[in-house]
Amino acid sequence: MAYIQFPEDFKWGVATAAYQIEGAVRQGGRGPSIWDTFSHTPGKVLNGDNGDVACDSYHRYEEDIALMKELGVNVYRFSVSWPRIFPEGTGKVNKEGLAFYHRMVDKLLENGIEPMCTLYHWDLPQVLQDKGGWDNRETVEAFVAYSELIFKEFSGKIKSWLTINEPWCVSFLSNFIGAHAPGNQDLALAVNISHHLLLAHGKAVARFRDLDIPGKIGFAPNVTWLEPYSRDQEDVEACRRGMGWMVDWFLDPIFTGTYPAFMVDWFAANQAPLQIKDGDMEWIKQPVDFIGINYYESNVGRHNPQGGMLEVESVDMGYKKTDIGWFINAEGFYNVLTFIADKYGEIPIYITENGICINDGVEDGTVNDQRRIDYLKGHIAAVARSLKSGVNIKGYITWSLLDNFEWAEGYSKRFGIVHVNYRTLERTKKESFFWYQKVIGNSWLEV
Ligand SMILES: OC[C@@H]1[C@@H](O)[C@H](O)[C@@H](O)c2[nH]c(CCc3ccccc3)c[n+]21
Repeated sequence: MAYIQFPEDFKWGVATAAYQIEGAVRQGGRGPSIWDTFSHTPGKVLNGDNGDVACDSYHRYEEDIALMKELGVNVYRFSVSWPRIFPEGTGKVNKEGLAFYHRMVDKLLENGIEPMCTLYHWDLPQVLQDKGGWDNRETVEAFVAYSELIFKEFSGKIKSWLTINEPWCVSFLSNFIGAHAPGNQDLALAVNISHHLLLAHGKAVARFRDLDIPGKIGFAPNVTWLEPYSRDQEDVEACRRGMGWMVDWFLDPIFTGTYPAFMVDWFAANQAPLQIKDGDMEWIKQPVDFIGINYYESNVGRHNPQGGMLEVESVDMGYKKTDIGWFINAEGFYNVLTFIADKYGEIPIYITENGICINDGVEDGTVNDQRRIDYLKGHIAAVARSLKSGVNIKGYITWSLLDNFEWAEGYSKRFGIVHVNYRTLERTKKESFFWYQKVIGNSWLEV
């Protein structure tokens, strides 16, 4: 049996997000978010599920941290619920909300677990949405004010920061495809929102620097790999557009100060012109200390004039699929990580999300999720391959510690290494928990 040894200082972690695990949506002074509204709107979430209770981690965080301690993680990536801090989005601060995150962060530090804080993981205060949401530049300023408060409040306790989780999901999945809150279907709106999200990110990074907060800051784009079905120029260009939409559109502005011209033109040709104001790109291109990469699946793509806005379609090559229907292809993980390193250089990378939907239930007190172990093994091996190829990866954080509220799929889709019984809220460690515990303990992978 061969072993892949990870670097001495390589970090291992687990990730969650506030709306997906906390519950207690009307407790502790929290105000409503767009996901409260969306999940309570009939037809938006499978089975009419919502995050009202979720995993009840608002009350059970100590139990969750005990699981992390047993697992042996160095890092816990969580998100702060903006409407738990500013119930109206701006203005009056909810002290109970701050106190909750202080209790949680203090418990992590007591257990030798480093908190990695995502400031925005999709739960925009509804009051701000009522004023136009991310389409309104005032929301950019509100995000900076919210970020500043959290920076100051947790300075010295939290030293790893992510501004925005997956701006592609916040803009395009939520305002063009319409699958997520607030559920608009307007490409021009989504393009404008994507620009405002990058502006919010850049201004928050600038404020972080101005305040001289100790620690490092980045953001967490979701990425994919689209392998051309053939070397026909049409297929190659179609895949370039697919990657350009999800990867280059968000990384180019931060690392080069410009949007990829081929995508600007493509959006303009689809009646979605990019509107940039003087000075915007200067804000956006604030240097970051690291990138958080969220990767789940890759596809083989080919040109199809009827293939939606980008005229690209996914080709089923017979890869195994997850229980949410995504293709399993660890090679694509290696390909996109080396693509990012080749294009954007030595910037440190944390894998801030990688995991799989496997819906196995509890049998005789355990969950035999061997398919999740196989997926994690293949993808952590791809991380090792990327490291060997010179990609500057500093850590791997799996999604997720717990089964949780999987957005429009509700509770039907399980990504956790710990099973949650949503009736009793009982946590059950899956086989993948014990497998990952061993990987972390040795910081090596048997291959
Ligand atoms: O879908 C699993 C996880 C979510 O639970 C996380 O909150 C979110 O950060 C996240 N992003 C992705 C990849 C992008 C995506 C998200 C949701 C639906 C389709 C694609 C997968 N996931």
